[in-house]
Amino acid sequence: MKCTFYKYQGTGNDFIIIDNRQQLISKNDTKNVARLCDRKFGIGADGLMLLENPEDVEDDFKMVYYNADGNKSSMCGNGGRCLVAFAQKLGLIDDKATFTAIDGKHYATVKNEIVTLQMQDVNNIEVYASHLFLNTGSPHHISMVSDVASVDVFKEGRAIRRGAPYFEEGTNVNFVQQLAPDFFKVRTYERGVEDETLSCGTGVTAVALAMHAIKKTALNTINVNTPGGDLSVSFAKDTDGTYKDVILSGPATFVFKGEIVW
Ligand SMILES: N[C@H](CCC[C@H](N)C(=O)O)C(=O)O
Repeated sequence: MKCTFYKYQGTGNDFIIIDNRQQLISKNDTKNVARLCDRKFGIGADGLMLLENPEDVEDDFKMVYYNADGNKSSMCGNGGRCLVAFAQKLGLIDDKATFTAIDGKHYATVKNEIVTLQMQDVNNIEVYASHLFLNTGSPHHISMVSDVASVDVFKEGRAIRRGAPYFEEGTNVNFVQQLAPDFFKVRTYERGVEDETLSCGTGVTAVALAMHAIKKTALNTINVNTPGGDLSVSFAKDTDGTYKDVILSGPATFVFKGEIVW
């Protein structure tokens, strides 16, 4: 069997994308997904996405996302942005998209490789003495640090990801340093990749909302630098404290395409 794959990256968070509207790929083949994402034995990627036919008539397509370990996962912000860019390349959309992912409906716009993606509303941010925890479609633990460059993200992130109260289910772990009222630097250990990635969209979104919630910033548009580039997050806060109109924005770029033969 043959199938064309596309490689995309969004601020260095990289993905294999397959147009699965013809149902070429079986959705339970985790071993195959892990092999394709392997950087030595496969194509190499932080995750794999299938673009599928929409189930809702309002939608342009459906997003199915797997982590590099082959397991189907929760929402991926950078992956979602790349999938929108891919849908435009296929001619499925013009400059706007509506799609459903595992966490619900998303609206997006795309212009000159900049994709803005609406994320889910967030109404629960847990604030602890040494960290914060919230879910922006995926779970995120956030630790503030004074010098993010000197953090051993692999070692410290891995310990938190596997430790209490997360254990096997796990969480993604973000380390954040504030550089200016509206500017933060973030590094993320990603569950399912089990390593630091160059950027994590749901993580960056979580950091922006968390920093606003604990009053590190009063601004509603936050710029975030990751090792793979810059993203921005804008949002509004409802009177009941819910963060809504949460928009993640940044580049999503086609890298190459190829053929999988098996
Ligand atoms: N890279 C992703 C996060 C993937 C989520 C995944 N690592 C998990 O929670 O299992 C992003 O841009 O949001």
